[in-house]
Amino acid sequence: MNTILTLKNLTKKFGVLTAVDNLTFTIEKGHVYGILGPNGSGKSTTLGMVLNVVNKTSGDFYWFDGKDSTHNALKKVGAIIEHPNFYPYMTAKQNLDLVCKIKNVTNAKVEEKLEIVGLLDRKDHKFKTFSLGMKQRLAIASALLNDPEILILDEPTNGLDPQGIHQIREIIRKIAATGTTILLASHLLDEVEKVCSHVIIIRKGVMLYAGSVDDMNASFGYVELKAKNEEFLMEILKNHDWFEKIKIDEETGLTKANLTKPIEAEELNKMLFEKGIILSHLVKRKESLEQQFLELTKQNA
Ligand SMILES: Nc1ncnc2c1ncn2[C@@H]1O[C@H](COP(=O)(O)OP(=O)(O)OP(=O)(O)O)[C@@H](O)[C@H]1O
Repeated sequence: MNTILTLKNLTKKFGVLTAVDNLTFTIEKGHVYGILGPNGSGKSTTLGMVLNVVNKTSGDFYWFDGKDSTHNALKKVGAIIEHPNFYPYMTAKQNLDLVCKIKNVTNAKVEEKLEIVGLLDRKDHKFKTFSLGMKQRLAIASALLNDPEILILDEPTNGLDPQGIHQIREIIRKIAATGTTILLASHLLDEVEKVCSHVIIIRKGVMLYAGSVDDMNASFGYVELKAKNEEFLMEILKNHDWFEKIKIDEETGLTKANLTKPIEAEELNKMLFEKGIILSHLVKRKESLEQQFLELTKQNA
């Protein structure tokens, strides 16, 4: 069984607002997924629905093979979707022992999980003395106590300083390396790029892209061209399968075309020359992932 979570046309409306609009995707075992989207795009609402804390309006979702009830399936899920909250006057270890009692799991793994999040040497320190980053790490240890199949984190690095952010990302990588599937929501492209293998991009509740981070990165780039006979150049580009999304950039006046294949500038120049086009400008560029993300979310605004 390799599918952990399946969403089919999952939708949530708050009155007239559609916060999550027909989301369909699957989470497969062993990968790190990022739900990426600007603030208010519906990430938390999506996580809330699959964790049974927000009622769906329509569509469906099921955990694993769908045979178990959501209530039972969620016993194999570790999730942190709110601010970590523990008893301030109890130590890290005492807090986790208590979580074990509540979850009805053995406390044999408390120290192992504290070690994973780098808090073993602070196990006897009171929660109230912890920094925000340490509190977040303790919450991760807590979510791992029952060795979940999947760990779900909503904006895990929000509010942390650069060192805290780095520590959390390292821990996520470490947990993923043990084979635990991870699903995290983030508005930071950089975060998703650094820790996730797969990404689901949403904006205003609508999915814009789902696939591997590498595939998203693997665009072949675009070219900027200028020739005297602009219309003729346009016609050739439109009728050639090397190019797509051909347009004239309003700011620069240059003709822009995305490449559909890895074409060298010399090869492209030669092809156009043979068709009678003499270029006065030819630059090949590649958009950063950030530009692609902004472009994608802008287009669908
Ligand atoms: N309980 C609620 N009642 C009404 N509207 C809500 C409720 N919860 C969320 N929304 C709205 O649904 C939309 C999606 O919110 P959501 O919190 O899921 O987005 P998000 O991507 O997680 O954003 P953020 O990163 O800012 O938390 C927003 O427009 C939000 O205002």
